[in-house]
Amino acid sequence: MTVAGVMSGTSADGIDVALVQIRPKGNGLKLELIGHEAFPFTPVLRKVILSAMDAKSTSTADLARLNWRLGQAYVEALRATVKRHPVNLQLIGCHGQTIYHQGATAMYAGRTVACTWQIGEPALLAAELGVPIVSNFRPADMVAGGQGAPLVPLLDYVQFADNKRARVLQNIGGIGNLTLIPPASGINKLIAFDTGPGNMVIDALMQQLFQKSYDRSGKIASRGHVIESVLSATLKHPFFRAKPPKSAGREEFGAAFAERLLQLCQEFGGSNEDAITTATALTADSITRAFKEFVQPRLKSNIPVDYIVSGGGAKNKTLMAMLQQRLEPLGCNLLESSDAGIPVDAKEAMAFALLAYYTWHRRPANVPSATGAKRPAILGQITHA
Ligand SMILES: Nc1ncnc2c1ncn2[C@@H]1O[C@H](COP(=O)(O)OP(=O)(O)OP(=O)(O)O)[C@@H](O)[C@H]1O
Ligand SMILES: CC(=O)N[C@H]1[C@@H]2OC[C@@H](O2)[C@@H](O)[C@@H]1O[C@H](C)C(=O)O
Repeated sequence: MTVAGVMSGTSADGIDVALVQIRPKGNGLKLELIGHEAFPFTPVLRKVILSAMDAKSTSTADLARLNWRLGQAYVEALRATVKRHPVNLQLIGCHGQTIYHQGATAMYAGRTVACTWQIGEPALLAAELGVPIVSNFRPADMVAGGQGAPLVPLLDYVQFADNKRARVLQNIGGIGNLTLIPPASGINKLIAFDTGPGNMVIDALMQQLFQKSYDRSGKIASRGHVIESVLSATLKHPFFRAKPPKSAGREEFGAAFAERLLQLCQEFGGSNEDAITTATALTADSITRAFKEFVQPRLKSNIPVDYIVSGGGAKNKTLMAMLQQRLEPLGCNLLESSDAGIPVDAKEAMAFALLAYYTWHRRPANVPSATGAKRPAILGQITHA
C-alpha cells in the first residue's frame, strides 16, 4: 500500500511529507521510503500558528480559520510531493498541528481532564486529494489512560529493533523525545518519553535576539559560552525530574520559559550569543540527564548503545558536538538516523504513514509502555474521500 505521512510539529517551521510503500513481510511489515519533502510555512502562516499555540492570545474564530488554512497548506504540500514523486496514493496519515496538549489530568470545571488538540481540516484533504485521510491520532490513547504521546515509538520499533545492541532513538524537533529499545526485546519492553526542549527555546531566542527563525548549523551557539549558573537554574524545572511516561510542549517550554532563561542570562551579564549557547546546552544536558536517570538503569552494563538522532536538531553541529561530548563517555555511539537509512527530516512523517496504515487495518498502534496507556488502542479517525 502506498501511504503518505504528513507531520507539522511543535517547531511550527513547516510541513514534512513522506511517501512510503508498506508491505507485509513475514510476521511484520517492510517500509520503503519513496520520497520525502519539506515545505516551510510562510512567515505569515507561522506567525498565526505560533500565536494560536499561545492560549492567552488566541480567539475561537482564529482557531476555526486556522483549522481550514492548515488544511489548505497540507493539500498543497501533498500535491507538490506527489508531483515530484508520482505514485498512486492510497491513504494519508496527517498528524495536524498541535494547538494545545495537556498529557496529565488536572481539575477543570469540577472534573479532572487531560486533553490534546491537533488541527488541519481532514475533509479538505480527502475532497481535494481523493484519498482517505487518517487524522486525530492522539485522543484514543488518552482515553485509554495514556498521555497521547509519543506515538513514533511504533516506527522506531519496526525500523530499529536489534538483537544485540540497545538502541535509543532521539528526536530533536521543537521538543526532544526518546525511545529506548533494549536488545532482543518485545515492543512491550520499550520505553519512550519527552526529554524536554529540543529546538524550541533556541528558536524563540534566535527570533528575539537575531531576528532569525533558527540557529543554522549551530553557528551562533558555537560563538558563545555556557552560563553554568543559568543552566543549573533552568534544569530545576520539575519536568526534568518527573518520571516517564511524560510529554511536554509549548505549555512548558514556550515563550515564557525562553523569556525567563534570557532574563537570567542578562542578569549575569551574558551576551546574546551566550544566551543561545546556554539554551543549546540546556537541550544537550536535559537529554543526557534523561539518559542517565531513566534509560541507563534499565540496561545491563557493557551492552553497546547506539544513540540515533533525528529531527531538525541533528543539523545543529554545536548541539551534536555537545551531545557527543556528554554521551560518548556514558558508552553511547552517537549516530544520525540517516546513517541507519532514515533521513533526519523524514522519520516523524514516515511514522504517521505507518500509524495510518495500522488504523486502516483496524490495528492498535499506540505503545502502552511509551504513552502510559492501560491498553492498546486503534488511533484516529478516518475521513473518506
Ligand atoms: N540546518 C539547521 N541547523 C540548525 N537547526 C536546524 C536546521 N534545520 C532545522 N533546524 C531546527 O530544527 C527545527 C525543526 O525541526 P523538526 O522539523 O524536526 O521539528 P518539529 O517536527 O516541528 O518538532 P516536534 O518533533 O517537536 O514536533 C527548526 O525549528 C530548527 O530549530
Ligand atoms: C502533543 C504533541 O504534538 N507532541 C509531540 C511533540 O513533538 C515531539 C514530542 O512533543 C512528541 O511527544 C510528539 O510528537 C511525536 C511526533 C510523537 O508523538 O512521537
